[in-house]
Amino acid sequence: MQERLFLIGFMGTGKTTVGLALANELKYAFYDSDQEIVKREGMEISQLFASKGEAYFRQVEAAVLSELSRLPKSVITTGGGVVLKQANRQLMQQSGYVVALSASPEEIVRRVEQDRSRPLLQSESDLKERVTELMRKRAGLYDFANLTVATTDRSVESIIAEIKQNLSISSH
Ligand SMILES: Nc1ncnc2c1ncn2[C@@H]1O[C@H](COP(=O)(O)OP(=O)(O)O)[C@@H](O)[C@H]1O
Ligand SMILES: O=C(O)C1=C[C@@H](OP(=O)(O)O)[C@@H](O)[C@H](O)C1
Ligand SMILES: [Mg+2]
Repeated sequence: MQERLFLIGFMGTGKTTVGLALANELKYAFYDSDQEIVKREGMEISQLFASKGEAYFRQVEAAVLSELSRLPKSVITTGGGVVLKQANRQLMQQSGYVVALSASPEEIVRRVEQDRSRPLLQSESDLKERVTELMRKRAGLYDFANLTVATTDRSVESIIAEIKQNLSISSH
């Protein structure tokens, strides 16, 4: 079994939800980079963006990822923008098995529209347009993953089953 699993993917693809359940099943530790940032900075992500800006958030995110990438037997879930830094992509690729979750823009809108916690999706403009625009800007950045799992219209259980099946294949 791989020592470390990273979950990457656009906002709302289910990384935090799937990662926690997967860690429980595998009896691995669970770390979410956003939750670690909140603990370290003593404020919510939206507050951090508002008070210190996105560039500062990205610095803390990279530092947290670097610490998490050394831990044993862990499922590590990341924020959707972690892939913006090439060094982060390289670090994950080198230190674990990387699973990308994907979902359609429509499904992402359904999942996140009631949630105020993602500052990059709080603009006045149409949410579907905003999601589509950001997805276009990030196109290709999740492609380095060892495995990509589509999550639209799928239960968390079936997503986990697909990940576990691929883990057992790749460790033989
Ligand atoms: N497979 C799924 N089907 C339906 N809803 C889901 C699924 N996975 C996650 N969700 C829901 O979508 C929202 C975003 O999930 P979250 O795990 O926070 O995503 P991420 O960490 O990728 O931003 C949450 O309300 C979560 O319950
Ligand atoms: O895509 C992004 O740039 C972000 C994704 C968020 O995490 P989730 O992908 O878990 O929503 C969080 O890190 C922050 O709001 C920025
Ligand atoms: Mg998350």
